[in-house]
Order: sequence, then C-alpha cells, then structure tokens
Amino acid sequence: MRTVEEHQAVVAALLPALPAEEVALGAAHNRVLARDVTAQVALPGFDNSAMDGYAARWSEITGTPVRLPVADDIPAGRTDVRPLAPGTVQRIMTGAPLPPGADVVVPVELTDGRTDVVEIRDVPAAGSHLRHAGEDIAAGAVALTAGTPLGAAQLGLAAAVGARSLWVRRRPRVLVLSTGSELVDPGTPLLPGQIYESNSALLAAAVEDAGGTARRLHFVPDDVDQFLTTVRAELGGRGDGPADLLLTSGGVSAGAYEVVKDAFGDLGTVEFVKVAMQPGGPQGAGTVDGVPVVTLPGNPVSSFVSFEVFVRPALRRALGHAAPGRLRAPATLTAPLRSPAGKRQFLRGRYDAGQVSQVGGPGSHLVAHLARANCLVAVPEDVTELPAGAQVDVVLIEGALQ
Ligand SMILES: Nc1nc2c(c(=O)[nH]1)N[C@H]1C(S)=C(S)[C@@H](COP(=O)(O)OP(=O)(O)OC[C@H]3O[C@@H](n4cnc5c(N)ncnc54)[C@H](O)[C@@H]3O)O[C@H]1N2
Ligand code: MOO
Repeated sequence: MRTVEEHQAVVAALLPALPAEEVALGAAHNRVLARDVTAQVALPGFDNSAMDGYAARWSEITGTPVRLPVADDIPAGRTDVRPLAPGTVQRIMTGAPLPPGADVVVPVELTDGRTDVVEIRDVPAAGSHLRHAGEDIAAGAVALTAGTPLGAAQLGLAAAVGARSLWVRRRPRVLVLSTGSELVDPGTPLLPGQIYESNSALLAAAVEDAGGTARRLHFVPDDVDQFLTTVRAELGGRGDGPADLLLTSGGVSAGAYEVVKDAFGDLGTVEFVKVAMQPGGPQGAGTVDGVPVVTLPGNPVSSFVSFEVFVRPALRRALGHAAPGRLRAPATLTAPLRSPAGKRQFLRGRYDAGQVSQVGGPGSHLVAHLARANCLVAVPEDVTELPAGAQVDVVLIEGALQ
C-alpha cells in the first residue's frame, strides 16, 4: 500500500510547471505571478501631505494662536510646487506634494480654514502628517515575487508601481469525466437505482478554485469502449491545445464493472494502487496519449478528499504557488473520535476559534455532511482513537470558512 506522501509525489510529478504568459493587469486577478515585479517608482513617489491643511515650518507655528499668510494653494496633482517662503504657509490637500522647506502639515481642523491669512489655533507634533518618499517601497525594489497569488491588494500594488501587464502562469486546462451507469443529469426524473451525477460539478469547481479551468465531459456509463472513445476524442483539446490533466471519477475499485481501471489498465500507462488513507483509498495515476491522468474514486467525499490531497497541491505547484498547500491549523477536538489503524483519515469537520467538531461519520457517501464542513481533520496512520480535548491538525477549506 502506498503512503499519502508517495502518491502525492507521483501525482505532482505528472504536472510540470505551466508556461508563463503576459496578460493585462485586469486579467491577472487570481492568477499566480510567474516573474518578479520590480517597482518602477518609489511609493510614495514624493514627500506629500497625509491631511488636508496647511504646509508650514514647525518652528514658526509653535506659539499658537499664530496668523500667517497663505502663499499658495496645492491641490493633489499639482506639478509646479514652489518652496515654502519663510513666514508663510501653503494650503495643501491630501496626497499633494509637500513644498520644499515645509516640515509639518497642520490639519484644517486646527485652523480657521481661511485662504488669505490663516489662523493656526493648535500645533501638531513636529513632523506630523507627512508621508515620506519611498517609505512604503523604494524604486527598483522587488514589489511582488514570482509565486505570489494575485488578489486585490497585489494587483493594487502592481498598478501603483507602474505595471500595465504581468507575467503569470497559464491556467491548467483540466478535463473532468465521471463514469457510472447509475448516473443521471440533475433535472431529469430518476428511475429506481439511479442517482444524480454530482462529482463533475464538485470537481470542476475544485479545479477552478485551485486556479485551473475545467471542462466537464458528459459522463459515460460503465462501458469501456464508450469511455475510451470519449477520452481520446477530448484529450487533444478543442483548438486550445491539449489538456494538461484528465480527472476521472468512479470505476477504480474492486468490482466487476470498473470501467476506468479496465480501460486504462490495459494501456499500461496508468498505475492503479491503494493508498493508506480514508477516504480515497483506491487511486490511479499516469498518462494516456501523453496527457496526465488522475483517476479518483467515485464516492463523492472520496473524490473531494482525493482532489484536496493529491490534485490541488500538484496543480498549484504547477502554477508556481510559493505555498501550494492549504492553510493548516492546530485545533482541539470537541468530542472523541476513532480512526482506522494504518490509514491517514481525513474526517470532515467544522473549525471555529481553535476548536473542531466532526461533521457526520467517516462514510464517503456523506456529501450533505461534506457541504456543511469547513475543514478536514487529519488523523495520523498510527492513531486509532482520540479523546475530547485532544489536539488535531485541521486543513482549512478557505472557501467554506465562515
Ligand atoms: N470490494 C471492495 N469494494 C470497494 C472497495 C474495495 O477496496 N473493495 N473500495 C471502496 C472504496 S474505499 C471506494 S472509495 C469505492 C470506489 O469505487 P469506484 O471508484 O469504483 O466508484 P464507483 O463504484 O463507480 O462509485 C462509488 C460510489 O460513488 C457513487 N458515484 C460514482 N460516481 C459518481 C458521480 N459522478 N456522482 C455521484 N455519485 C457518484 C456511486 O454511485 C457509488 O455509490 O469503492 C468501494 N468499494
Ligand atoms: O476510500 Mo473510499 O475512497 O472511502 O470510500
């Protein structure tokens, strides 16, 4: 039996780093930076005011109240600011360049607000309300390093330092194919013994969450020829280049109609193994016509957990994420739990403020319970029971954390 780490390494090895492409800033949201971004300008770019008020010399305003002529008016964006003449102030707005010679800004609230001669009624501390050139980042410094996920703050910084476009990793193109003769499209009436197909919705969303693009192929019954025909017709892509990964679900365990195992087993390029974990024991990985393939078990919770443990980190590593794993946290169990010997168990849990409660039992068909969970509770292979109050390691599913 393979360990979790061994199978993680096998899956990761299937997915090489994705090529980089240059995209407009707006298209880079939620992508992963492929090249460092160097600041073209310092931030702030020049000494400027943090308040609407008056730029002054601190030594000239200490004996309040004091009345000084307002020599100039400096809105933000003014490009011809003149030095501050002795014995004068200049009215200045937030973000406007500080006139040379000024060493304090008096907020308008501490004055009478006039524009010819202003009365300053209170003195702020020396040096107050100034923003200094380069205090946030220096020109020429690395603003964002390759591997950084590009969220709102990172895109804001990229624009602030002058970037119009960014080098990011191409999104992996992932095909998702479910198998099973019992499966029916949601919305269609069910006959006895049939169920609604749900894994492709689950896996496509998980792929998108991980940073990839997913194409759901219409699911196929447990028929080897139909399965292989569907797979081979799709692996080459639809004009956008070949898929980076094919994900299948179902048909990999020990039964009589294991379509994925039967079809790919004969090719000799996909290896089917048991991994020492629950759920997600039966796994397969390899290539078909040169395209990486990962075959996930069909139970919905098994598909989800297998994706989380094997596929998501591999996709994110290929995307260049500096930290491809989920956030993990130590948590205290609210109730005792049991776990099978020799297997790493990933129970579904709800984490809140350092405590975690199990959601539902260990059964890998419990998709309603999965949907209420916000974390996976990882129980090591050598642990068979834990009392309430024990410390466990939880894997936080960010999108579900609320
Ligand atoms: N004799 C044994 N039986 C089983 C073993 C075993 O080792 N020996 N392993 C069990 C484990 S663990 C798992 S997990 C499953 C994996 O089975 P398959 O990958 O072959 O999946 P299926 O048999 O096709 O389906 C399992 C289960 O999940 C439902 N399913 C499948 N696909 C979908 C889908 N797209 N949407 C919704 N639900 C789906 C399917 O109806 C079954 O209920 O095998 C155990 N058995
Ligand atoms: O290991 Mo299966 O993947 O539990 O139900």
